[in-house]
Parts: sequence; structure tokens; C-alpha cells
Amino acid sequence: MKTLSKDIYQQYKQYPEKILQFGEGNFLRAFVDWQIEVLNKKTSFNGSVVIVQPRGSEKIHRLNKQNGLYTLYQQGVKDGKEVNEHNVINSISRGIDIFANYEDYIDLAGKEELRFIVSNTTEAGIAFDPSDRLEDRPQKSFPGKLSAFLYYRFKKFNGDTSKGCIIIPCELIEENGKRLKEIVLQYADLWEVESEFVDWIHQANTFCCSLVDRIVPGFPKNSIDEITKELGYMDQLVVVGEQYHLWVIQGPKWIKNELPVEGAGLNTFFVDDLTPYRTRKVKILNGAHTSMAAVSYLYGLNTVGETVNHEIVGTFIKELIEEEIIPTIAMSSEELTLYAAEVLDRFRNPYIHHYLMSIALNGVSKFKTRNLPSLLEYVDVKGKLPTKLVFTLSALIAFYKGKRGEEEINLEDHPVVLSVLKDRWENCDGTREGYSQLSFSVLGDEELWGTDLNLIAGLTDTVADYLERIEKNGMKAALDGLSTSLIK
Ligand SMILES: NC(=O)c1ccc[n+]([C@@H]2O[C@H](COP(=O)([O-])OP(=O)(O)OC[C@H]3O[C@@H](n4cnc5c(N)ncnc54)[C@H](O)[C@@H]3O)[C@@H](O)[C@H]2O)c1
Ligand SMILES: O=P(O)(O)OC[C@@H](O)[C@@H](O)[C@H](O)[C@H](O)CO
Repeated sequence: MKTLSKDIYQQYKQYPEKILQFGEGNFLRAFVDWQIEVLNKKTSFNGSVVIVQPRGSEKIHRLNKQNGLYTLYQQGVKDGKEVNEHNVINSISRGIDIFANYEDYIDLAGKEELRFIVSNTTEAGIAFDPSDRLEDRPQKSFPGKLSAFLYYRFKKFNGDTSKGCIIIPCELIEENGKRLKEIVLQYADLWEVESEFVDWIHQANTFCCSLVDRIVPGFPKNSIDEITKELGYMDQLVVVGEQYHLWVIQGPKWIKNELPVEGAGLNTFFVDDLTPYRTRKVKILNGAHTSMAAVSYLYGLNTVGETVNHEIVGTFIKELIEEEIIPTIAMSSEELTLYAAEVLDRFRNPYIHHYLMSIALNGVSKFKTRNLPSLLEYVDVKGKLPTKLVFTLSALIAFYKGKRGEEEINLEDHPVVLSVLKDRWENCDGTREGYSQLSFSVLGDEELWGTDLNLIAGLTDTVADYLERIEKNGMKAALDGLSTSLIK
């Protein structure tokens, strides 16, 4: 059987290279690159994407072998109907292996038609690395690579202000565009480049903040044989996502003249302030994911769908959102309740198998950014602990013991997080005092949470209680009685 490439894809087309994309990952290919495909089909956009891998990844070579082509499955509810469709995406012109071919990267910086820069390098990607140098090939950090790219472009066009870029990061961090611009300016300072470059960054380039939403479980490893049979070709880059999508871009309205998303029927739009969209999505959707991962996995379930359809765990998660997350968001509670119901419906998507273990990746930092704010704000607003959120925090700590019954859990997190929690668990002797010490030492670790959580009245003891319950009786018994509506 042949592999997908332009040799077998009759409609293959090449478009001018207008977009530089940092990240070859599943999400960007199922979201941004699909939207560019739609723009090319439905509007006069006429542009393609060049991908650079932010870290060493051989996926870029697979992409080039397939001439940038890959198959996107979109599955779920569309216009009120269940739709399972697949299309070949032809919006990527090529990948540049920045580690092997840095010259190609510099050449791209000097291309007239290049106009947009997008990225998704996870929540860890937008960070300053003081060891990055302008002359590195490449710089280690994503912002370091971007700063060098912009500098080469500035030099090539002698500071021409019509040759700046529109930069739209997709990372799920607060004020992603603003933060990215700050780091670019930090590099300009560190590298002691001419002050005209700084002026050019301000005058010629537009850094937008953006909020993305689409559930993308990624490569369908469990059904790839069936899929290959259905497609009639091999594709190592198949990606599966839901039908729903939302891209909110905080930036000047004139951008839509260049990125004509509105004429293309996409749920992508420009706003002056995306904060409410972000708060709602991160707290409810991502917060629910992060809350369920440890609880549900230790309960014995494996996917998001199984979780929300489960009488006990599903009810627990629904109540957690309604009773403990929604009251911490300063928006209409009716609207938020409707949004939460929509999110739970998306989680029930029968086509999508979203594995809890993939959500559990880097669980501690996700809890810190997505759930801890709700926990702290609930304590502030209500003057008491949010029982369910505290239970999920305890389950998260229990998860890092690395055992589901006899089965080892493949924990994936920052080495510091893994070693701290491993050490704390090794020192827990299974007595009541042992759980108290474990709770106290983990909650007091400011490197994990950015603050000393022992300062929250009652938290250390409650977490110790829950840890003891989870450890001694198992997750099923520990969860018993925690859902208000299931108490008989
Ligand atoms: N998959 C989804 O449903 C979805 C939806 C919305 C947002 N996201 C966000 O996307 C990210 C994951 O993306 P994905 O699902 O495409 O996963 P992926 O593993 O396919 O891609 C991750 C990308 O991030 C890069 N990366 C990872 N750590 C990095 C670091 N420290 N510095 C620079 N680059 C780094 C990788 O090289 C890769 O290009 C997460 O941060 C997630 O919050 C995912
Ligand atoms: O991708 P992660 O691992 O950062 O987070 C897991 C999910 O919460 C996330 O991917 C959501 O599915 C996504 O944010 C929906 O837009």
C-alpha cells in the first residue's frame, strides 16, 4: 500500500509560503493548519504554512516525506448532527529541520510574502532562556528562535516597517502574545542588538493574544489499521479531533482583511479582550479534564467519555464544575451552566477516545494553572474549603505514587516534580501521622504550587484524610458519599 504524498493525492496544490509555524504537533495540524486549508478553499487567502519543530522531532521528516500532506478526522456534532468526516490537509508546504538546516530558516525570514507566525509549544514553551545567543543555530527556546528569525528579517529588509509580522501564539497561558513580545524584547536587550530593531518590533509587528479550543486526541493508535483500510493509503500523520472549534484572537480588527476568517464560516473571531473566554474555558473545560484525570484513572476508568458517562465519577465531575468552579467565575451563572453542559456533551462525543493518561501528562503544573485558582477563589468567596476540588488535589498526589492497584502508572512530568513526589511517598509509612507529614510536605512545596498551601485553613488535614482514605480503601470507596446528589 502506498503512503500519502503528492504522487497519490490528485488535488495537491502549492501556495505561497505566508505562515511560519512553531510546532509540528497534533493540535496545530488539527486546528490552525485545517483553518488555513478552509481559507484556501473558501477565500482568496492563498497561503501555506512552513513548520519548524521547536525541539528535536523526527515528525518533521515524516511530514516532508508526505509532502506536508496528512489526513484529518473531524468527529462529533456539527450543525446538530453527528458527523464523522475525513479530509486530506494540503496547507503545509514543508517542514524545516531547524537543527540540520538552519540556513533554510534564515532564508524564510527573508521572504517577502511571509506574514504570519503561529505557535503551540505547550504551556512550558513561552519562556526566556538566558543561555540563548543570537549566533546559536538554533537557539534552545522557542522565543529565542523567534527573536533570531525576526532579527534576520529586520536586517534583510533594512528595517522596512511593511515587512513586519502578525504573531498569534496558541499556548494556553495568560496573555500569551504579550508575554511572547516581552521575551523577544528581553532577547534584543540580552543580545545588545541595535535599538532600531526594538523600534521595528514595536512599529512593524503585531503580537496578538489568542485562546484556542478544540479537543484533539491526536494519532488514533488503537484504530490505525481500520483507518488505513478505509483510506486505502498509509498515513503516519493522521490526526483526530472533534468537530467543535473556537479561536478567539485579541488583536486589531484590520487583521481580518489579511486573514479572512469571517468569510469562511469558521468559529474564529477578533475581540478587544479575550479574558472572559479564557477564564471560562480554562477553568471549566481544562479544569474538569485535570480534575478527572487522577480520580477517574485511579477509579479504574481510562477515557474522558467513560468518566462523564459513569454514574458516580460523572456525577462527581458535574457537581464539581457546578458547585465549586462556576461560583468562582465572575460571569452569569446561567450562561456558565449552559457552557458547562455543552462541554460535558463534547466530552461524551462517542467518536472520540480521549485518554486520561494523555491529560495526566504534567498534571501538577496543570493543576496549578487550571484548578488551584478555583480552589483559592472558592475559599475566598465562600470562606470554606471546596470539598470536591480538595479531593481531586488529594487524588492527584495519590496518582504520583505511581500505582493503580498492581499496575505501574507511567508518570510523565517535570523531573523535579517526579522526584519530589517520589521522595515524599517513599517517606510515608502508611500511618495517620505519615499521611499528615506527606500532606504537609507536598502542600508546602512552593516549587510545585507557587505558594505554601498549608496556609489555607484546614487544607493540610483534609488532604491527609483523603489520602489515607484513597490509600487504605481504594478510590471507589474514597469517592463514596462525595457527590451531593448521590447521597441516599
Ligand atoms: N490536544 C488538544 O486537545 C489541545 C487542545 C487545545 C490546546 N492544546 C494545547 O496544546 C499543547 C499540546 O499540543 P498537542 O496536543 O499538539 O501535543 P503534541 O505533543 O503533538 O505537540 C506538542 C508540541 O509542543 C512542543 N513542545 C513541548 N514542550 C515544549 C517546550 N518545553 N518548549 C518548546 N516546545 C515544546 C513539541 O515539540 C510539539 O511541537 C498543550 O499545551 C495543550 O494545552 C491541546
Ligand atoms: O493538552 P493538555 O494536555 O495541555 O490538556 C488536556 C486537555 O485539557 C486539553 O488538551 C483540552 O482538550 C483542550 O484544551 C481543548 O481545547
